[in-house]
Amino acid sequence: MTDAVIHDCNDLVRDRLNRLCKPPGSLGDLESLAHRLCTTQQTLTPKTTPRRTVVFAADHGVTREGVTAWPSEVTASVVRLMQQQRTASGVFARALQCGYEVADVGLLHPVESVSSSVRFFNAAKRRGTGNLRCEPAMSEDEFDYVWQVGGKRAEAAASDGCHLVVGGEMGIGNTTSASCMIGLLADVDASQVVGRGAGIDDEGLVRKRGVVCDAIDRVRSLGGTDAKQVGCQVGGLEIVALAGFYARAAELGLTIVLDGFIATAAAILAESICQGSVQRMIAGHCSAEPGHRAALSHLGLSPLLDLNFRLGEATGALTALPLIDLAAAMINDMATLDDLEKP
Ligand SMILES: Cc1cc2ncn([C@H]3O[C@H](COP(=O)(O)O)[C@@H](O)[C@H]3O)c2cc1C
Ligand SMILES: O=C(O)c1cccnc1
Repeated sequence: MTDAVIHDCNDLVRDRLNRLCKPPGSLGDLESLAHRLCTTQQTLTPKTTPRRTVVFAADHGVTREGVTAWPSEVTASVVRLMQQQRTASGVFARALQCGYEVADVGLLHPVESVSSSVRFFNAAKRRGTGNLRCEPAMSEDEFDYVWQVGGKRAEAAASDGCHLVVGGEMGIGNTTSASCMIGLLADVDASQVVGRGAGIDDEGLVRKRGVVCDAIDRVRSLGGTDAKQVGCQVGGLEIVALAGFYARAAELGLTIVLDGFIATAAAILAESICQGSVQRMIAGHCSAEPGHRAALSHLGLSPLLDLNFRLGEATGALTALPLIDLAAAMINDMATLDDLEKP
């Protein structure tokens, strides 16, 4: 059975887990995780290495509405540190032997490629989105372009031999965009979905809710909530790129570990456009953003961890990787009950 690709592997996985040298079910949720991991790769011998994190970065026109505690300039500043692998996700990725690359898909302030171990892609066609409160965030052509940029990063990961990928994002203002996308595509009420993002104060939170409600009303009044239209109207360039990354990674049979609230907005977009993508996904964690759990439920996913993270960048997904490694080690390497010495 080694390396066999199995098409309907549910019974085989269950049988294998029950034959491992332990009372059936005694490794609890780690067994469910191993089961899920096998299903995502359609195999009894799942692999979690080589693996890669790709972070997509872009800016948001809606920041001019006062929906975030930080100026847009911070996006490019953080991306410069990402190039040196000195932000949280870069440090986590290095500690976990996970490849790390960053793609600019729409920074307002372009950053130079610096020579470092982090691969950096200048892939911006448009610099920043329109203000989603009152205008489309991007055109259909721009949507198609960034979707494909994401898809190409998934193809590169697959052709470099990765079995597992993590997507991350950086973009000041992107919790507002993600809230609108989740509100429209998962039909979650704006009052439940909007949170403090990167730390907006009480007054800002009220303003942010108003902006998300206005944007949702505007898009609904255009008639229909076709997923691509939702992406064009309220998407972030990095969120659409991440969705294209997930959709292509799923087609290529890679395991996808989802990060937080923003990543889940991208996952919902991917699943709405390429049905079945969710079959390759594992939810790494539940973010402190209030709408995240409802967004994950919309996809039928439950998170592995709940550690009050509210950062994004891929940090929650990366934090779940050691558990996923243990699940793989368990099903690949443990002896079975048949190996016990006979009395
Ligand atoms: C220094 C810094 C590093 C970050 N890394 C991720 N985010 C996170 O915060 C932003 C979303 O929050 P909001 O919608 O409230 O602006 C995104 O860039 C997200 O990736 C960061 C935010 C900051 C300030
Ligand atoms: O969960 C997330 O993705 C998140 C939450 C707050 C700020 N940035 C990202």
